[in-house]
Amino acid sequence: MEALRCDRLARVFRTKRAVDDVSLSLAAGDVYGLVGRNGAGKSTLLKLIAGYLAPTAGTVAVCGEILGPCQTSARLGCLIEHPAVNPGLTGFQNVMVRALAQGLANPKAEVAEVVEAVGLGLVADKSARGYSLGMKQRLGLALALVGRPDVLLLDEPFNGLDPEGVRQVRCLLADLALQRGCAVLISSHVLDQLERLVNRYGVLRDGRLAIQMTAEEVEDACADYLCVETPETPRALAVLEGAFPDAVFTVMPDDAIRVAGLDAEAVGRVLLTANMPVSGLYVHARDIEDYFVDLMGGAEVVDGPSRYSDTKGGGSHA
Ligand SMILES: Nc1ncnc2c1ncn2[C@@H]1O[C@H](COP(=O)(O)OP(=O)(O)OP(=O)(O)O)[C@@H](O)[C@H]1O
Repeated sequence: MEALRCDRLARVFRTKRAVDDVSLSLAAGDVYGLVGRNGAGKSTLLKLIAGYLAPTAGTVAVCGEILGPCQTSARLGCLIEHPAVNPGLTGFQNVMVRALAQGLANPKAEVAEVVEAVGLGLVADKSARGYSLGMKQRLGLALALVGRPDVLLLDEPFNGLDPEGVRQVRCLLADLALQRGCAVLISSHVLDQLERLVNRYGVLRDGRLAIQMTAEEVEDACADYLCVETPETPRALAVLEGAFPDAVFTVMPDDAIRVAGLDAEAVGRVLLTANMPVSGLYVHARDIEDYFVDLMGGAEVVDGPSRYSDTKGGGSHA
């Protein structure tokens, strides 16, 4: 059964389609990274799923149960924008209030566990009024985690955390997904953290889920490759395939030849020996940030991972 499913979810603010026909699903244990420029619709999508906002169209189902507009589910834990923290209570008490509202059987033990897990142990008995931004963020995460939700919705969970906090939260989330099968939908601009955590990505662009990809597809798309440019592509390809029978060469739409795992010098030597005119020979490597910046903003969807689909299997377009 899917842990989370959104079908054709949309939200219009006056004339602005903040979320436009978004369908996605998460299985238990999935960690799904939602990326997009400022204003792409990430927070609005999370709020629709959490039941904080009513959708203009579409449905949300959590663990198979379709939720009504603005209906929340006890199986959902959310950290979206500023957590609702009572400054007059300690961190522990704040989480305890949530645990009691959920009717947990053993609230004290569970609250102690989540407070410890998010790294608030040392300040749990201090008033939340004096909490730093990072401590508030940890408290928000504890509030989301109490009750052992099956699905976690996290909007920028690394905000305000120091490097140790970022690592702690990342490890905690990975553990929840792996050990407990929690499905995590996480929106973040911190791509290098997402990269270490998620197994799937969705790119939101102007409210639409433009591209969905697995982490492997992103990794492949960002991998180093060698690019050969020549005015005689078919002949060069035949020469290269003869010289490197185990390599997989791909001819791109602009007639450039791409190959991964070969040494540029060796390729250059083979082409030279065959008297092949070469106008370009270079190693191309992309970092994930460059890659997503392109996907988030730039060209049309077809310019995304489908460019790589002949070699890598590409991404699926929602
Ligand atoms: N309550 C609202 N009323 C009107 N417009 C809204 C409202 N909430 C969001 N929007 C608009 O919807 C669009 C999507 O906003 P949203 O906050 O979901 O984007 P985001 O991807 O989370 O951005 P960021 O990365 O900056 O947090 C924006 O154009 C925003 O101005």
